[in-house]
Amino acid sequence: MISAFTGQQIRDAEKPLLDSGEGAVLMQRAAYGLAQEVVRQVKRKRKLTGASVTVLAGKGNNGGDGLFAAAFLARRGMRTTAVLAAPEVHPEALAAFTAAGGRTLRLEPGNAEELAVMCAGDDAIIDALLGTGARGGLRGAAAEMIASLQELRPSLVVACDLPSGLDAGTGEVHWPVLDADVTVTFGGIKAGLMTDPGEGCAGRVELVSIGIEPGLRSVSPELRRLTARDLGRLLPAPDRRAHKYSRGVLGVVAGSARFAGAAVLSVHSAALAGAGMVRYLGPESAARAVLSRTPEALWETGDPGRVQAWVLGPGVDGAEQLRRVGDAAKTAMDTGLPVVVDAGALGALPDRCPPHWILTPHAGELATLLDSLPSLGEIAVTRDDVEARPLHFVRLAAELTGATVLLKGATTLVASPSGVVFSQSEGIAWMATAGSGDVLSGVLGAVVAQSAEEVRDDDGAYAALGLEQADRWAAVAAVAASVHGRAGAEASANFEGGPLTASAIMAGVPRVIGSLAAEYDRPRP
Ligand SMILES: NC(=O)C1=CN([C@@H]2O[C@H](COP(=O)(O)OP(=O)(O)OC[C@H]3O[C@@H](n4cnc5c(N)ncnc54)[C@H](OP(=O)(O)O)[C@@H]3O)[C@@H](O)[C@H]2O)[C@@H](O)CC1
Ligand SMILES: Nc1ncnc2c1ncn2[C@@H]1O[C@H](COP(=O)(O)OP(=O)(O)O)[C@@H](O)[C@H]1O
Ligand SMILES: [K+]
Repeated sequence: MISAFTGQQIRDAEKPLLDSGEGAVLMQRAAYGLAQEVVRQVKRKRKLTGASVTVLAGKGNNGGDGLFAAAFLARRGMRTTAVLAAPEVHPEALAAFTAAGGRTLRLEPGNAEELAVMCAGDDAIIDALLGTGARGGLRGAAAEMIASLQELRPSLVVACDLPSGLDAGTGEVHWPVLDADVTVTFGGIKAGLMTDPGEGCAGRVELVSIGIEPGLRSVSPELRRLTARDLGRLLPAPDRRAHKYSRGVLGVVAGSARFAGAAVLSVHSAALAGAGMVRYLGPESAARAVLSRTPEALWETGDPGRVQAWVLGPGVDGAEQLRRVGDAAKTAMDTGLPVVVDAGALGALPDRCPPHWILTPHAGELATLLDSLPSLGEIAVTRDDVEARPLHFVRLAAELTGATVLLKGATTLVASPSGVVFSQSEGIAWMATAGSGDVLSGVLGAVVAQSAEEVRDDDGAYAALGLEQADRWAAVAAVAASVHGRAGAEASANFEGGPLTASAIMAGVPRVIGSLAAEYDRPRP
């Protein structure tokens, strides 16, 4: 599992080392790691000697890291320029930079545009204006220069610790921000690099260890991300004694006369993701479409019989389907079964849900959901608000509803009601396509139906993540989001990176699950 921390958590972990006089050593390690990454990136394109790099240096330690890194690069034969954005910058770092032969220029109110044009053509730009000590965003000439540079699209931007203007803890962004190709971050990954909109500005994230890591081990991370290896451990797989009822039977209330396709995608995805059996509840026209794509499914017209989990809501429309949603929700609440609540069912929630109810809104649906909660009071929440502060709002929704909330997006966040949050980002932008969310609902339903026992087992794979029972459902949802994202990315790669349909994402699911199990050397069923 990858952990990410707030700026404050990182500063707290640094403190004992700073107090014992090791601050300069930490900075040297950070600067060396940053310089190494610039060397690697530049060498992919050209010879290092004579290549040009500009460091944009602010007044704090972030600027210090950047200037020390640039001093190192100057000694490696690069042509180095420092644009100093403050009257005073880190004095030792500036001295090292000048001694190494670097050239310094001062950013002033009148020359931002000119300096932007000057360095936009460089082989590399290091953004070392603001780090974890930032309050708010760039201002004045620094903001002007960054805005101009962003328009000029430089060929390689390496952010020092985090792109300047990002909030390290929340991922909220104070524009303008210069999009990085790579962010080299020190000591621990900043949470703002694993949630949007920050993650969208950070490019690839490289972690450089500087010696504060032991101090972070006992800290509860702000964000967690499951790796392929975690998925290999957590994904359900049947053993020899399995039969279809023991495997996880999923009930699905989805689709309608108008939106039959949502039911088709949700049911078929659940079957492909390994549900032992899928029971479908819906109108005859949708059921015909479902059965022609998934003859394995059962169309339930009366009492649906026993299930291990429910998916409620994809493509649900009209009174008849909403009644089925209501009936299934009541049964699930009475019997303690886990439920995935999507799309059309999000408006039909009880006042308070348990953590084994997993809501799967996109940003617009989350805004509507929050607006409908009496506990939020008079505050109106819009889709734009959610997109600007997804981590804040997904946590708020989980806290206020009591449910686990999965907020879909380029980075998908899953919050438990206690505030544990997972972040998965394996998907690609081609996945923003109609029906993609219906596929996720089916995959999630299947994973939930098969995982309920493992979640409750205090010696099981979910407990080994160090999570309380109530928080483990967020990990289950993160597993499904990751499988969905990987299936989309792999399917597109099979088309040379081309566009996707929801059906193509769905078709990739079994292979992703198989290869992830292999990653952990788990015996195949
Ligand atoms: N601690 C360590 O030993 C290590 C730290 N490391 C590195 O240090 C970074 C953190 O350093 P930091 O604390 O100096 O913060 P940083 O973001 O560089 O500068 C903040 C300064 O800028 C100012 N300022 C604030 N907001 C502003 C704004 N909007 N616009 C303009 N100015 C603004 C503010 O000054 P003030 O306004 O208060 O006078 C403040 O003094 C961290 O990200 C990592 O890169 C690594 O080397 C490892 C070892
Ligand atoms: N830019 C993006 N990059 C990666 N994945 C995305 C992006 N936009 C959306 N997705 C994913 O695609 C799915 C879209 O779901 P949703 O909005 O419910 O679509 P629909 O209702 O059409 O099925 C979600 O899983 C989401 O995480
Ligand atoms: K920075």
